[in-house]
Amino acid sequence: MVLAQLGGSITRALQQMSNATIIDEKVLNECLNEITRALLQADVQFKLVRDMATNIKKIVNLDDLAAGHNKRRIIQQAVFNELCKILDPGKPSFTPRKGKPSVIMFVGLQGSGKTTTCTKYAYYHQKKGWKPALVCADTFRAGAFDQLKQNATKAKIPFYGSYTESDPVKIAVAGVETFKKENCDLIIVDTSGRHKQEAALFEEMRQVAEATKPDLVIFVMDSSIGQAAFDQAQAFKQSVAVGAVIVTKMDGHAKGGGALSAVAATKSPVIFIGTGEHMDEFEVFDVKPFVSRLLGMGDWFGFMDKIHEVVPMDQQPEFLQKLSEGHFTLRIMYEQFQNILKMGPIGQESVKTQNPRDHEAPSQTQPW
Ligand SMILES: Nc1nc2c(ncn2[C@@H]2O[C@H](COP(=O)(O)OP(=O)(O)OP(=O)(O)O)[C@@H](O)[C@H]2O)c(=O)[nH]1
Repeated sequence: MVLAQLGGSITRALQQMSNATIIDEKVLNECLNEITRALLQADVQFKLVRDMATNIKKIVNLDDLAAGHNKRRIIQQAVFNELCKILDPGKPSFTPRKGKPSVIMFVGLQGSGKTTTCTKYAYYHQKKGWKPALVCADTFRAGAFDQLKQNATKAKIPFYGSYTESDPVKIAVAGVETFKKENCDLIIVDTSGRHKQEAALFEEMRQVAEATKPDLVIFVMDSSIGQAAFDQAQAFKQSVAVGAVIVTKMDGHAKGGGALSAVAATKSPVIFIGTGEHMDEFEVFDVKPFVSRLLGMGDWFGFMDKIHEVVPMDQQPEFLQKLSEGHFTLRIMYEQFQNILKMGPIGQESVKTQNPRDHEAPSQTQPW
């Protein structure tokens, strides 16, 4: 995956800076130029990259840093924070609640992976005990209903669509009503794919949104879209209230930088990424672990989660109390070793790269 290359280039730039004996303006500029080049090559929008470099320079004011400050760490932290800032719009997306019906509308360009992603999203939640349902409001592409029906049947998810009705608004409304009556808590509406230029299809998307009043509109974007990502995401945002982004095909050879641009254009977070054609090749997206892994810093957030998993919460206060009182017995040490062993190889967490499939056995499930 090319995003891993981006991570490698940024890490190399930071490493080269670390090798320099003195970190001065020249070394910092060289490092930032390298990072800028790597981001542009990964198709991140030019303005975002330029703003990021300017911000880092403002934060890392070498003249003001007193002797003794670890300049390398400060620069590294600033790069980390700025990358997080690009990917984090500052507000979370709407979160559906189990047991309460929510309408989630999917929009995106033709072939972006929308229909596939609708089912992946439904399947992900179904496994967690939700009652999802799929509505095919794509009357534009012949075969769209059959594709959704086939996917839904495989995943045992109820679906709604029509071979005869040509009005997507009518289908969407009827589907949402049907599944509300059936107490489904996640009603997913798949809409027609479209190109930015197709004003009529954008209008259709607006009408479907107006009629079904979705709680969340998810923009599905193919990660290979490149520099066009910003404009296209913005065009969707201008037509409907996009509230979240899902980036697909992160397993391919796409540069992936478009994802960063889409967040900036829609001011909405990436909530999941698609990492393959299989139903379970779908991952929750979290900004900090993503950037951590991108910069080769390991997934420390995942690592901390794992610690919380293996050291039971009810034991933690007791353990801390004993430590604060200066009691550290062989038994405590033994218990802590046991906990560490439960975590498995620590390297697994800290070397995780962006693509988890680099480290995992291939999925056993069949493609759609
Ligand atoms: N490798 C890979 N392929 C994917 C992923 N998501 C979707 N695809 C594939 O992308 C192709 C297009 O996916 P669809 O779901 O049909 O796309 P769509 O956006 O619904 O298309 P329209 O209905 O024409 O708008 C299919 O071959 C999918 O299997 C992914 O995360 N990784």
